[in-house]
Amino acid sequence: WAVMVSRKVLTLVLVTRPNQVLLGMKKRGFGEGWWNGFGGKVEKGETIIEAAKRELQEECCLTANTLTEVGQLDFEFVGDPQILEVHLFTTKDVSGVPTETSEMKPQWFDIDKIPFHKMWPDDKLWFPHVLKGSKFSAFFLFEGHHKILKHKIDVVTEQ
Ligand SMILES: Cc1cc(-c2ccco2)c2oc(N)nc2c1
Repeated sequence: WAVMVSRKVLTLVLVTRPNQVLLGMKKRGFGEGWWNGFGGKVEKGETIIEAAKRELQEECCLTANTLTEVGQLDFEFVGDPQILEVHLFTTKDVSGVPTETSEMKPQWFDIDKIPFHKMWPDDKLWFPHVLKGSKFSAFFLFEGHHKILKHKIDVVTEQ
């Protein structure tokens, strides 16, 4: 690359049960004050799936018995050469009880009451595809953390 572009791989897990999704209120750091799925960085020496399971455990004390990869979200920020490559998973099969940690305060939300006004602005654009069981890849160009200048969502499998 004439201009160096780097990618940082992250994970994001949505736990679902009939008519509901589990979200966590981020208590500090990136995305603080917003509801989100559970996830974070992929460390050296671990696979993306292992990282997703570890973050779910660390952030709300749940063990994912299975994970289904449903999408990849690429995020670029104006003026920042680092692209965030977020691998999105869902699971209906967890063990444990959602528990508040220093990172996240978990809460179940009815599907028709997802608090999009207190979530990353991209969520309202791709959540419907997850809820329909579609697989997709998406790109978002952000200016700061609140404004989406451009986005593209390619649905791979309509379900
Ligand atoms: C830029 C951005 C990052 C993340 C993220 C960080 C860690 C895992 O995902 C998001 O998550 C959501 N829902 N929108 C997001 C936007």
